[in-house]
Amino acid sequence: MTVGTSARRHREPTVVHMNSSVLAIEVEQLHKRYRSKVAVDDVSLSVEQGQVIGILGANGAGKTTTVETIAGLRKPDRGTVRVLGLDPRRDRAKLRQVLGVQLQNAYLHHALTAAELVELYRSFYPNPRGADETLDLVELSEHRGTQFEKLSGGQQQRLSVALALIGRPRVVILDELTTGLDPRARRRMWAAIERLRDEGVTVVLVSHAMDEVSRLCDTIALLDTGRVIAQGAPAQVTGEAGAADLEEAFVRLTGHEVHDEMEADR
Ligand SMILES: Nc1ncnc2c1ncn2[C@@H]1O[C@H](COP(=O)(O)OP(=O)(O)OP(=O)(O)O)[C@@H](O)[C@H]1O
Repeated sequence: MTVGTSARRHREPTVVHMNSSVLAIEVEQLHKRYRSKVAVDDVSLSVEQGQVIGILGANGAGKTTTVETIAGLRKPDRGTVRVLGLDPRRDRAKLRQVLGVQLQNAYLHHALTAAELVELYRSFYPNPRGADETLDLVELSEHRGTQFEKLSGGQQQRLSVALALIGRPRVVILDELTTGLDPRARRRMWAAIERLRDEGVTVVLVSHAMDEVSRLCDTIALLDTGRVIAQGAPAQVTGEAGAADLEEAFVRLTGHEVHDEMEADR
């Protein structure tokens, strides 16, 4: 995503203009309502290949709706989405080969073991990561024989991230990457994201954790009631909000406390 756009709080649709860089994700004027509730209101954003973008906002701001629409899992009422040039709904089969998705509350077969789930997901891709490598990535090797339903919440979370990465995707969407993880597991997950970025993978991170976002994200889009109210590099958004850090910028721009949002997630 281009830096150079301002952090701002306004009600106009926001478009980030790119130069010559190759775009991994382009979203234009995305609009989605559920009955009378407008969840996403003319969101436009673009992400360059190899960037990590953080999607931030209070509970109900429209983050999950936005990323699930990017993943082709929800149908927009208006607007266009392209992921590596593909239309997520029309080009579903092709998209599945290049996109990895870890969603909030993803359903996985509870009776299968970690190793069985890894094998199942490996079978979906032509050139998947090795099973051992995948389990090791999220430090679950010793739990390979444990059924999903018997893993702890944090272990389930780590496994769902690993499954999103198994097909060596070019674009990854991670919704609440580290919510519920202990500090060591969080750091391990952050290192995995940094490795992905080094490999040129584009990462979309939905997060309420400002330390995580500040550390990992090249750019952020801050949503409020379905609209982008600020975007740019974390330091830029922070500076333009006149804040000392990203957490303070979040509070100033949205009027919500970050910690309330995290509590509500748990
Ligand atoms: N399937 C649905 N049916 C009806 N309303 C929905 C549905 N999904 C989301 N909404 C509503 O749309 C709005 C945006 O929801 P969304 O889940 O996209 O927000 P979010 O920013 O991801 O929130 P959170 O941080 O709580 O996960 C909310 O008001 C939510 O209640």
